Amino acid sequence: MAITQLATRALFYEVALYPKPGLVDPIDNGAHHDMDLSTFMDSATALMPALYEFSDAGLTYPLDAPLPGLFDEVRQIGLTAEVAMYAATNHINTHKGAIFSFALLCSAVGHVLATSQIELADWTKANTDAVFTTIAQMTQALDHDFDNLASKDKLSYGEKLYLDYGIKGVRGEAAAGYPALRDYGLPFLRRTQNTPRHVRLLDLFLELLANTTDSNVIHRSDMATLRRIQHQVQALLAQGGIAKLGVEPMVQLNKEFIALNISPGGTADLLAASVFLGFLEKLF
Ligand SMILES: CC(C)(COP(=O)(O)OP(=O)(O)OC[C@H]1O[C@@H](n2cnc3c(N)ncnc32)[C@H](O[C@H]2O[C@H](COP(=O)(O)OP(=O)(O)OP(=O)(O)O)[C@@H](O)[C@H]2O)[C@@H]1O)[C@@H](O)C(=O)NCCC(=O)NCCS
Ligand SMILES: Nc1ncnc2[nH]cnc12
Repeated sequence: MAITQLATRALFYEVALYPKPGLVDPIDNGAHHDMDLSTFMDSATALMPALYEFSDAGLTYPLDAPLPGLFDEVRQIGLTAEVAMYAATNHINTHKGAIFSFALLCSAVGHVLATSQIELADWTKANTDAVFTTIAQMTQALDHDFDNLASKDKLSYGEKLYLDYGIKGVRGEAAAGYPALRDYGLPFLRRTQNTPRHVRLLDLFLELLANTTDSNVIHRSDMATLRRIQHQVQALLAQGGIAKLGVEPMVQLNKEFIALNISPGGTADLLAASVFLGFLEKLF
């Protein structure tokens, strides 16, 4: 149950953070017209049973069995979770990517707890690193999702981006063991423990946006727009980020993203995932 609570809390931290460029938060709905804060609260709450099942699958998976089998198990749970999400949101996609990432994270956390025989209270960075390795092993065969796409009738945004640009989106992140979290999100949280929480979360958001190929930004605009935004965000970080500049650059980015109709939903999920792992490592 503890894993479920931390994952749910992380999803709430994400949507409660203001101002997030182009995204839903308590003050505005960013570039969205069909959802608001309550849609996300309804969705996150509806996902709790699945979050529990993901972690339970990891805790109880046979220790010597091949890890792709655990991925097959949680993907099935993920499909049921998507149905629960759409039922709770009146058919709006709030957390489809988050379901995928939290399926991997919660089950990998469960599996690492089982294999290392520790309690959640004793979680360390080494355990977080083991989660990333576990996920990479679980998703070894994920590239097969991209087989035979040319003959498929209906393609998801991620599948279209793969055909058009060779971009692997969230599947590529997972198969590489979440480098956005491993190399940026968690190191950022580890080195900013004395920064006030709100500012820290805003700079964490910028750090992730600058270093992730967010497929949501590309599908509503193009690759050149994503790269331009990332340069802009790198420049803010190089000047000391929100901790130094104050919140105004983030308010401006929000206006700009709304005008361009872009919404970095992948970055929002990675923020929630960083916070979740940060809770485990007691970085908050
Ligand atoms: C693998 C699936 C997630 C399939 O999804 P898809 O083929 O579309 O793959 P991607 O485009 O690669 O990504 C899907 C979602 O993942 C999030 N995301 C994007 N980039 C990254 C990244 N670099 N790292 C991590 N995560 C990333 C993102 O999800 C969030 O945004 C969504 C909301 O966006 P929004 O713009 O509001 O709404 P849309 O409907 O997308 O667009 P509009 O029409 O409004 O313009 C929300 O989902 C957030 O969570 C990407 O969207 C997975 O679903 C899958 O495996 N599918 C097969 C069936 C299955 O097995 N399901 C069970 C899975 S456990
Ligand atoms: N806060 C948010 N707003 C819009 N899309 C999202 N996807 C994940 N979190 C989101």
